[in-house]
Amino acid sequence: MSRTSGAHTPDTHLCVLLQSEVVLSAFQQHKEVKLKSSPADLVTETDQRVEKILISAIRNRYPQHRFIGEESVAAGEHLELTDSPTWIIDPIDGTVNFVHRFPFVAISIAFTVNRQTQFGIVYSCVEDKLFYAQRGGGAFLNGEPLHASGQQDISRCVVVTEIGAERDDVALSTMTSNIRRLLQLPVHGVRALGTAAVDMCQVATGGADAYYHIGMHCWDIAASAIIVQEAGGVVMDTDGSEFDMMSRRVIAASSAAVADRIAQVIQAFPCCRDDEDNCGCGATGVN
Ligand SMILES: O=P([O-])([O-])O[C@@H]1[C@H](O)[C@H](O)[C@@H](O)[C@H](O)[C@H]1O
Ligand SMILES: [Mg+2]
Ligand SMILES: [Mg+2]
Repeated sequence: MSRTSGAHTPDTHLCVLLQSEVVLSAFQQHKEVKLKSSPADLVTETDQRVEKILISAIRNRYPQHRFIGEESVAAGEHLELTDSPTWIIDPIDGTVNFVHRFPFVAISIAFTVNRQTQFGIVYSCVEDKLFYAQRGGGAFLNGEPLHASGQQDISRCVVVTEIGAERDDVALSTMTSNIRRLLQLPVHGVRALGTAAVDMCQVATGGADAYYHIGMHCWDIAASAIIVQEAGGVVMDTDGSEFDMMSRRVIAASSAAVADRIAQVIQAFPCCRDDEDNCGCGATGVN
């Protein structure tokens, strides 16, 4: 691993586990909350602190590597995924949960080379669950191999999704009508944990059969996408095209049949790509 990608995953695991202590010790405390793109897009001092510590620890070891971090981008840093080795970091995925002490929060880190994810780590801090996958090496939860359910029949699926921070009419009506369309198929159930990264990892465990989301960012799903793929699942765009972590649309599923069916049923609302500052669609861009 270290020779091909220049990054050593056990070090990264350690870094993530150490930062989870910071998240957990702040979890029960009162937090100062600031708003970002909408009244439901929150940030705390802990999000910023964890991201800074992670970036500085990794940069110390790999000074040539690049970073895409949620809170650095929110602070104005340009978001660009290049061929260079790049770490994509969400210091707390599930900040709304974190603020409310709803017990699903994760640290998510993906590492890319030539724009291809080499490994992904999602640590669900309160549950003490470390999801991990390396390209071609399988997916694991706390060291045990993960396998997607392989379910082919949409009417027997549990589908996970998120109502994100968007509060405009078009986004809200599209999100609610998508849920309604799936329930009418019918599916067995629709769920949301409040962290895209952990939601998507449920597909890797087989506990859920599919996940879809419109409007999330690359740092929310970069790590969990490789975890789903390495667990034997399928990841694609909601329009049925190839997965593009910058498109802000994703379907992760137990099989191509289920992913295709969801792509046929749901609709997307406009949102600017993560790597395009102002695409002119009229919707919100990055943060
Ligand atoms: O802001 P954050 O808590 O890192 O990430 C958010 C969470 O993943 C949430 O579940 C999802 O609905 C939002 O779209 C994300 O932005
Ligand atoms: Mg997030
Ligand atoms: Mg976050």
